[in-house]
Amino acid sequence: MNFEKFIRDIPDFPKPGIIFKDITPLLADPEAFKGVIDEMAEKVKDIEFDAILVPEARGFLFGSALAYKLGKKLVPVRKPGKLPYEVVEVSYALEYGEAKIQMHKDALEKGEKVLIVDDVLATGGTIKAIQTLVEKLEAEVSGIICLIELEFLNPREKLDNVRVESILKY
Ligand SMILES: O=P(O)(O)OC[C@H]1O[C@H](OP(=O)(O)OP(=O)(O)O)[C@H](O)[C@@H]1O
Ligand SMILES: Nc1ncnc2[nH]cnc12
Repeated sequence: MNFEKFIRDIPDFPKPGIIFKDITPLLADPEAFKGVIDEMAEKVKDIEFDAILVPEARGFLFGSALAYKLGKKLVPVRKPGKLPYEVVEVSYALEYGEAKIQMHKDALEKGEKVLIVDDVLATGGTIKAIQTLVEKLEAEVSGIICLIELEFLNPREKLDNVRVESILKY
């Protein structure tokens, strides 16, 4: 299935110079959304993992559907002040700013293997930050899957030693 026609480019959002990849047309098409989740499942079928980690907010959309489909544990990674229990935290740079993310301290067991699922892989800063959180809990990232990879930002340079899969590359 050609998913590209469901991604809308919005120039200068949220800042001048950024071309924002808007996934809402894809979410609005049940066949395309299901197609993406099925293709994600296919691409990760030979990766070993116990849990799916999802960054707020757009990662939740794809990762929770994939966790349901594959019957995996789901762990939300959230912006500060949202998680109610004790957290581990890390700061990072985004294509359009600075951010912090948190995860519950007891979200992962030592040695657990995780797959990170997100909509867009841009600079790789978010995923790299999640890798740091996972390592703080002595667990391990065994794979990453995103719907969209912005290859011109070279995200893979930040993410060596881990399998990275994406469905659409720009
Ligand atoms: O590879 P990076 O440069 O880190 O960029 C990718 C991240 O940026 C976006 O999230 P954002 O922080 O804008 O949050 P949102 O999902 O709440 O919109 C996107 O959903 C990814 O998580
Ligand atoms: N260009 C972009 N479009 C959508 N989400 C993003 N996250 C980081 N960069 C992005």
